[in-house]
Parts: sequence; structure tokens; C-alpha cells
Amino acid sequence: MSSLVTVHHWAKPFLRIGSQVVNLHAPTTQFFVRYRRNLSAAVAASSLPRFQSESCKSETVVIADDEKYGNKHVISITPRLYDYLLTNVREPQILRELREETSTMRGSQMQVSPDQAQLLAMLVQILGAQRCIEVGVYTGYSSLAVALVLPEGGKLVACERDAKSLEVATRYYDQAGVSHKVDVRCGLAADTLKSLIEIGESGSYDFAFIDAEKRMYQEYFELLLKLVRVGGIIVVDNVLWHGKVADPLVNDPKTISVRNFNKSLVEDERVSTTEGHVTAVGELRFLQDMRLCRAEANFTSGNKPMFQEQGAVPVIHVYMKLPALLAPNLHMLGTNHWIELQLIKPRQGAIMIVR
Ligand SMILES: C[S@@+](CC[C@H](N)C(=O)[O-])C[C@H]1O[C@@H](n2cnc3c(N)ncnc32)[C@H](O)[C@@H]1O
Repeated sequence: MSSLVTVHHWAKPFLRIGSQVVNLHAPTTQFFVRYRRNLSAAVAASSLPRFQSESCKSETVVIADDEKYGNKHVISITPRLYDYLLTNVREPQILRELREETSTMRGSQMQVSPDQAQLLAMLVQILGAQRCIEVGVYTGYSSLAVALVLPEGGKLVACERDAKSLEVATRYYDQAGVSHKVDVRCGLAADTLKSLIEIGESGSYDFAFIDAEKRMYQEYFELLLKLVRVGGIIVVDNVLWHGKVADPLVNDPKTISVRNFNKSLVEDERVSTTEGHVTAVGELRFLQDMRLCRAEANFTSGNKPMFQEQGAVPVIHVYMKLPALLAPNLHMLGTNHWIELQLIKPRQGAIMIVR
């Protein structure tokens, strides 16, 4: 799970591309060549409109046939599949109301999605967690999902520095009848975590969710490792950081921080770790020239998302046929080109069990 957009953010049936002309040159990897060949065969037999009415299978099943990982079938998330997934999520009414209220607010893209909240709640239930910590509450969606499944005597320490967001969160804790389970701490999360350690609460928490300042991930993690008991779970959001972690040309402080954090996790013997599954898409990056553009794409109109693992970090690649209608600034290149785009906003999280 991870960096978080709701369906309506990406399911719009259009594509916006910056004013720069895009270089549609040859693919950069063997993997790409093979995949493209598969796609070409599939697409040659169907025009774009026909593709839209074809079975979901052709959109979602990809054969990843590269030397490094062997031949495997990967199911990719398309908007249609994600939409289906969301229709099968059990979202309590109170969470739906909070999500709808938050959708009008600044920063609403930060909120976890219903499927992610469901996963968090389920982890808490599987663990039989009584004591939880959330770092980065915003308006309270993920924390409310957790509080709802905590037993009556359970406790969630909710760390957030923004008092305004917390006003919304606490209103919903009240409405949901879970206020008695939530210990709201307004302030810098690291300070709150240190204070919990100082009062002797090390090793007394079962579950923690990190979803705040990226440059602080390592520090949050170290503090939470003290607070969470052996066998407890720490979930970390945004570990792909919009896909930037896998792009060597992106080296801003947040990306470097998340990248270093991911690297250190792979080697960290103190935890067992896994990556969550990509569940949504948002921004796209042209790989050929690495120029960033924002795009919102309708994946049911000819795009092909797929999953490629690069080291420990899965990355999505999208192969997109660009109809002139959707990409007017590319019309000089014709309408029949496939270009490789990299999804830079996959939502991905790491789940760790403390050893
Ligand atoms: C991604 S949002 C959290 C979303 C939330 N988990 C949800 O599902 O709605 C990150 C939040 O972390 C908060 N935050 C960022 N840095 C922080 C810090 N140092 N201490 C406490 N909160 C922080 C931000 O104010 C923001 O509300």
C-alpha cells in the first residue's frame, strides 16, 4: 500500500501531457522489447475502441519473461480491476462519510484508500492487537479503521502535528464511538514516540503504521522498533515514493531518504519484511527522456500497466498507445505508437514483523 489516491483521481478518461515533444525511441531493456512484442501482437488484432470492449483478461494478465525473474504471470491493477476491488471492500459507513468529507479538503490524496484501510484493520485483527501507534493521522481515515476493530480496552496512540486535521479526526472518533480508544497526540511524532519510550512503554505495542514525513522514516522506524514488541507489526506507507526510489535521476532529499530506508530494511536482521501490493496509479513518467509530466490515463482505453521488479522495489511500466485525441501535442507522431511510461505513483507499503 502506499501513496494514496482515490479512484476518481485516476479514472478520468483523458491524458494530459506537458508541452514538450516526447521522444518515442526504442525501448531501453530486453524486458521491454519482449513485453512490447506481446502487446503488439495483442493490439495488432484489435483497434483501440475494440480493445475497450475486450475481456478483462487481456488487460490484466501479463507474462513477465525476463532473464532475471523467469517466466511468470503477473496480474496488474487496471482502473477497471481496481474499481471492482473497491466495490468488494467492506467500508464501514462512518469511514465512507469521513472519506467523502476529506475528499473536498486540501491534501485528500494523502488519505489511505478503503482497501488499504481494510488491510490495516485486518492486520490488527489477525495480530489480536491491543495497543497501536499511528504516525501521521491527517483527518483520521486509517486510524479510525484501526480503532474500529480494536477491542474495547484497546488503545491507539494517534500522532499528528496538524491541529486542524485532528479536529476532523476527533469528530469522527466521537461519531464512531471510539474516542475512548484513541489517544490523540498533537505535535511532532518523533517527540511523542520518544516520550512513550521515556515513560517506559518500550516493547508494549503490537502494531504501528508509519505515514508521515518521509525524511524521518528511519527515525520513526528506530523509535517504533523500541516501542513495538517482538512479533508485532510495523507497516510503512509510501516506500516507493511515487516510483522515484527506482529512478537514479531523482535525488531530492525525500527520495534519497526513502531509498536509503528501503535499502537498510533489506539488510535489517531485526525485522522480517514484505512489500505490499500496488493498488493504484496516478502520475506517469516518460522513461525515454526522463522528463516528468503529470498524466491521468484511462487504462481501459488501450494502456497496459504491468509490474516489473527492480531489485527489492517493484516498479510499474505502462505501455500506452496515444490516440491523437488524447495527446494533441503528439499528433505529428501519428496515433499508432506505443511509448513506455513509468508509473511514478504506485501505492506501495512495506509490512514488517519485529523479530
Ligand atoms: C499521508 S498523511 C496521513 C494520512 C492518514 N494516514 C490517512 O489515512 O488519512 C501524513 C500526515 O502526517 C503529518 N505529519 C507530517 N510530518 C509530521 C511530523 N513530523 N509529526 C507529526 N505528524 C506529521 C501531516 O500533517 C499529515 O497529516
